[in-house]
Amino acid sequence: MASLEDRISKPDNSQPEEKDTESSTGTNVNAAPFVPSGSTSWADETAEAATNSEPSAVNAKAEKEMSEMSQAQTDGASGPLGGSSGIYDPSYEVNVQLSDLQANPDDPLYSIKSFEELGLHENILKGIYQMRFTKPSKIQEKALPLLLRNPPTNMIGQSQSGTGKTAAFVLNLLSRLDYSPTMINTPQALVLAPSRELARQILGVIQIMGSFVQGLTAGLSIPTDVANRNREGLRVQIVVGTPGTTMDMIRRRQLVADHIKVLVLDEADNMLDQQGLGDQCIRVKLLLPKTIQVVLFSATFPDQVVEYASKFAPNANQITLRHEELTVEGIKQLYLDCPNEAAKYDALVRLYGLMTIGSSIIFVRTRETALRIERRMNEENHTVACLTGEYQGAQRDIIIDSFRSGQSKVLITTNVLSRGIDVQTVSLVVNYDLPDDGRGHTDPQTYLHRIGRTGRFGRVGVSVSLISGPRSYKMIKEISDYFGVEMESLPHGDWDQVEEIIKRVIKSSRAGSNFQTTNAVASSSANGTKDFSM
Ligand SMILES: Nc1ncnc2c1ncn2[C@@H]1O[C@H](COP(=O)(O)OP(=O)(O)OP(=O)(O)O)[C@@H](O)[C@H]1O
Repeated sequence: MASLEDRISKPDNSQPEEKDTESSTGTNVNAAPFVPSGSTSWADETAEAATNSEPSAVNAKAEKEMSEMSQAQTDGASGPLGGSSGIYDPSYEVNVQLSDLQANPDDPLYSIKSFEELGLHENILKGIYQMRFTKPSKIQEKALPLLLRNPPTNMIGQSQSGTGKTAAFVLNLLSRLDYSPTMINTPQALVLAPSRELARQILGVIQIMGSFVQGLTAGLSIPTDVANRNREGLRVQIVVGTPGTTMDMIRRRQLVADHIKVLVLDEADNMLDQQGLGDQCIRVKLLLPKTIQVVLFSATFPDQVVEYASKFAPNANQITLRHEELTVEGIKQLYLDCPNEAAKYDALVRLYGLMTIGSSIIFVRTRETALRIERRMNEENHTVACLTGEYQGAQRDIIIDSFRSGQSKVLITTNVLSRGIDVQTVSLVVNYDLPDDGRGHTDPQTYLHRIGRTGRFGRVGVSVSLISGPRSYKMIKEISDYFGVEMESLPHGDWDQVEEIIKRVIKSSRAGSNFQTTNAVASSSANGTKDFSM
């Protein structure tokens, strides 16, 4: 067995899911499920919407509660997880910017249609209003008609980070379930995600979007404590889980998969590419009925995964992007050339004041580095939290929920949180170490997902990559080349200027390649490196 030391010094990028060999059941999000609205599936019921759409007494109460909640929560910080808005609410800026962006045909948030035109049930539309979404993003507008079409067709969908892929697949799920009383406890849809945090977040979105859907039940299949285990199994319509635990539960018949009709892999390239998860996802799929609709979503589909994804989701409708289209305009990408490794820590401490303007995530390569930096910063009175794969379920939930709610504002983590996590207040992402693929090669996809934790749905954000020495310089150059993106060098040593540059972006309503931070940004860094201008 690996010693603790071995375990914490391991890069976290290859094992987002906790290794919990025993299966565990999830939570039913609707402890008191809503009364089912009819005996047929909603997909067939649209014409009857007018008669079935009146909220029940239960729903009226839920509507009121959800309405209050929606004032503060439109991101992944859904009901039970605690909201993140309200601590730092950039809604004015975002509204102004959103209407501009959604009117710009070149922007990923652009769309010509309204949600009302997408053929969704009235009660699902109410969930969308609850989320305070006014118009669909490009991926939602393009994907939804294809996803909803009958007979169901597989889909491989790609769009930039933070552009609303979750809602696209959740709306499809909600539209496809059979809500008849006999099916209320029958698993009909399965969503797999690479981490427990992402699975919980997706469940939160289902819960809010589906809050007016009568009869909806959903739950989690993620590793959890023995005390929480429910021997009866997971008897809900939508199951969201991590692949290992889900596979275990299906095998033990704690999750009866006979009636599953939709399988979604979120962060699909990661789920199919990784040795462990890829294998588990294939096994899960083999345990499901042959006729399922397979939906794969991610911001990245590297070439080596595309072919394989097409086999996993045969004859899929595909919405894909080129590398050069992947970066989000709202994220200003900066790098700071540090004279040596020790100077990286000093830079982090210098940046701390900026990190707490909104919320920030610091990505490191190994658990050991995460713990070391956490300890040192806390000792020096810079309050930071840390979440890595080393922590167990309940502990991880407390840490991420505290970050979502704004109680903790700076989170040090590994690649375990590089994908999917949606906390709108994150305005700064620091790459303390640049991501590699574990075999010594630069990993541009993980870089993109990491920086995508900021700049969510039209918001602005900053990423700062700390580099030191020729290897990390080469890595940042490769990333810059891969995405065809301009990165600016921060002047090392002139902290006032660094602060001004970053503050200016965070506090602006625009960032990205068209946004000039300042003319004073050094065109060459301390080590004589040049800005990357592609
Ligand atoms: N049509 C919309 N209008 C306004 N906000 C939206 C809309 N669709 C999604 N959002 C919000 O945008 C944010 C990002 O959405 P989501 O997490 O689904 O992005 P994503 O594309 O899955 O990103 P990633 O690739 O990082 O996983 C969320 O806070 C979500 O509530």
